[in-house]
Amino acid sequence: MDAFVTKKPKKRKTSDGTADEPLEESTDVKLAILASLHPEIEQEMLLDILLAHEGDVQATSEILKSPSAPRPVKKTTKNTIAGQTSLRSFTIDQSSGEPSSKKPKLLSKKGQTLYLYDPQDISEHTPCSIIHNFLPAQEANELLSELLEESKTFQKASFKLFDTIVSSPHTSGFYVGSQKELQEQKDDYHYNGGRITDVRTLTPKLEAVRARVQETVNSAIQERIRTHHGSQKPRCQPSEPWCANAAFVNCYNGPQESVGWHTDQLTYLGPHPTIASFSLGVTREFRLRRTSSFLPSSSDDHPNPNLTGQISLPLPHNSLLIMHSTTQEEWKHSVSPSQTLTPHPVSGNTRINVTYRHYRSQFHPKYTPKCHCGVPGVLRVVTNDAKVAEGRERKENWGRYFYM
Ligand SMILES: O=C(O)CCC(=O)C(=O)O
Ligand SMILES: [Fe+2]
Repeated sequence: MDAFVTKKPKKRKTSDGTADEPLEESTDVKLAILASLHPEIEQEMLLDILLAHEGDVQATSEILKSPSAPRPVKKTTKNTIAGQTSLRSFTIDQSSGEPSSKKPKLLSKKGQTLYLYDPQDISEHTPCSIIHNFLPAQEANELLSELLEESKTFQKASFKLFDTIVSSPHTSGFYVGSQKELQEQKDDYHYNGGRITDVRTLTPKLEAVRARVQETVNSAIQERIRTHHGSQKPRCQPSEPWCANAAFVNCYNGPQESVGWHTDQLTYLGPHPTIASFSLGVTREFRLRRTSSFLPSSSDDHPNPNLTGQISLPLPHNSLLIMHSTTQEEWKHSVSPSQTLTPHPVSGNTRINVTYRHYRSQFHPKYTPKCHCGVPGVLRVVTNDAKVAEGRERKENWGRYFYM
């Protein structure tokens, strides 16, 4: 763990034992660092340049900063966030000529972005569901105003990697339900090898919304089991009710603030978590990219994630996005920088996002295995398709969880 956080990544043998290769996680982590240092550059471009520099983050970053270097193409973001009514209106039933009620094939191709807005489309084509206008309008505006005030004291999350301090390209605050939980967070919980020192208790408004979110999410989980799993709860999904006992509040102050491609840490949530993400203020694009298709939960609609593009969900003020089980295992998500936004009447160009999470008692830090250096491990899952395609990861390891 120590080595992972502070030094160059260790090497390991390939499956045929002939050559050493960096650990698989390092490329994702390196990309996350580069994305945070150069948020204006497309991920694929970053990867190309990183590969051209044999995985050297520092050299890649230097090249990107250098004025004499060939300038990579800037992200081509649209002036306004695209919207559309429903995919179903684009699929015609051949026999009747009427819009088809059948589930259309996923239209997203590698290199392209599919914009989804309609809740039914989102539920069919992504691991998420969405509820627009979740709170009464006045309550949503009051929560937004309260959190804009709170966000004045938020910090950029920062962590140390390969002797470089990396900070996230937005600010955030962390909230729990009680003083006891707050103290536990300070004493026992680790994040990327460090601790969150600024832990707060939920404000009265966050607390009130938490109760409604919790009720809605538990119904949505049951609904998804009915619609997507033939009324049988998948074994991997937690069986206890979902409890929103922690909340990260993110603040994106202006169009360039963002969060790069990532999955949320499973260490304290456990496998197949549900995360509820409530958006307030200016609309931003939440992007999803499928990274795995080998897990049993994957459907035939997504035969090869490398051949599908990203899906963008514009998240408007007062919308509740529920990231269901498999979102963290089989997909990555991001909030991309954007060139122009349509200002929100209360917050202007600022977006507030609250992710309510269930820190499960079975995954309390007292159960987290520690590295020999004393630092608690991080719960990860094996789901990288590229590795299996290249023969660097065995297919039977698919879906296995391990502490790193
Ligand atoms: O702002 C968002 O919509 C996403 C935030 C997120 O991914 C996170 O907090 O992990
Ligand atoms: Fe996230």
